[in-house]
Amino acid sequence: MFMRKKRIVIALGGNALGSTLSEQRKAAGHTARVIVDLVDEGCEVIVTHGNGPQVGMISNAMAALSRERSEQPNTPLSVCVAMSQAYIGYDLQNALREELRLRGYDTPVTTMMTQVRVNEDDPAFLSPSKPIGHFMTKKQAEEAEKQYGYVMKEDAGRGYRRVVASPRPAEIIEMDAIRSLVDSGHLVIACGGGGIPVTRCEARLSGASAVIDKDFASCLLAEQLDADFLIILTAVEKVAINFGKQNETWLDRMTVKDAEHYIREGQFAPGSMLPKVQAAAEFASSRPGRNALITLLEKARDGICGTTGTLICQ
Ligand SMILES: Nc1ncnc2c1ncn2[C@@H]1O[C@H](COP(=O)(O)OP(=O)(O)O)[C@@H](O)[C@H]1O
Ligand SMILES: NC(=O)OP(=O)(O)O
Repeated sequence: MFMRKKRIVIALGGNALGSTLSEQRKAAGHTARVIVDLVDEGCEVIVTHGNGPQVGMISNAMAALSRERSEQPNTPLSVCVAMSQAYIGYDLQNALREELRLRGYDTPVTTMMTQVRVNEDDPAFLSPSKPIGHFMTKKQAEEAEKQYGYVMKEDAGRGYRRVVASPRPAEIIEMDAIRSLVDSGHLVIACGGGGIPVTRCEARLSGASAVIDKDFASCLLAEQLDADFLIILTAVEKVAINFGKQNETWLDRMTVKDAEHYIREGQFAPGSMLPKVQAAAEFASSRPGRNALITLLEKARDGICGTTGTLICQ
């Protein structure tokens, strides 16, 4: 009998990819080893990634260029997201290709420039919530607010960051192309940085000023590819309740109902752990047998074997 391989969508956190080119190269190599371990386990893997630090860096660099050359208009955030997909996809694609070849696979690796449609009237456009760029002190954040008009917020106890609108993904424009590539055996990197945000008016797609959360875009991609597992890799091994407090408790398992309860209690920081738990719960509730896992990159293999991470299931 034909047994389909376990199909896994792996979402890599933007913060884990480092903030310089050399850090990113190193992280991509390390990430590739972890992903090819899962291929060795017989899994079919689709990769998505965040871009928070990187898209902030690109946006700052482009803004500095337009200040320096007054004829250069400011670069829209949608274009900065597109640049971040290429910047990160290039390193991941090559690192994966190399690791696969070293282990005797000739699997083609393809990065798909992915546009994701958002709704123009999404209320998220009115209240920026997605942290991007580097972490700042309170004083630096106040300076950035004054000098550049950025909206700044404290990010999960780690310092201040610029925040931008983060509407929910409604449709993956290149979905048919991604599905064809996956079905024909490519290891696909898609929905980078949550996808290039676009709105649609008849045949025309226009870039939107936003950064989509890659956890929500990954959930949509995993549902549409009929994946069995959504793995969200980040900087913590497990999800905690009472995070950072004396009674902090790390969770091995959360049902969708538990997740909803903890979300209502405000246990997860918006812009960091909250979207991960929301996306994981949404995926786990979309069809019986679908599970999601949140863990550290290094623990991905142990996680799918059930020995660590926080499993989110029905
Ligand atoms: N309840 C929680 N449990 C675990 N981590 C949490 C919690 N709330 C906030 N965090 C923080 O969220 C971080 C993960 O979010 P973030 O770094 O924004 O994600 P990404 O990996 O997608 O870049 C963790 O490293 C941790 O500092
Ligand atoms: N776009 C996005 O979700 O990026 P991070 O994973 O860096 O937050």
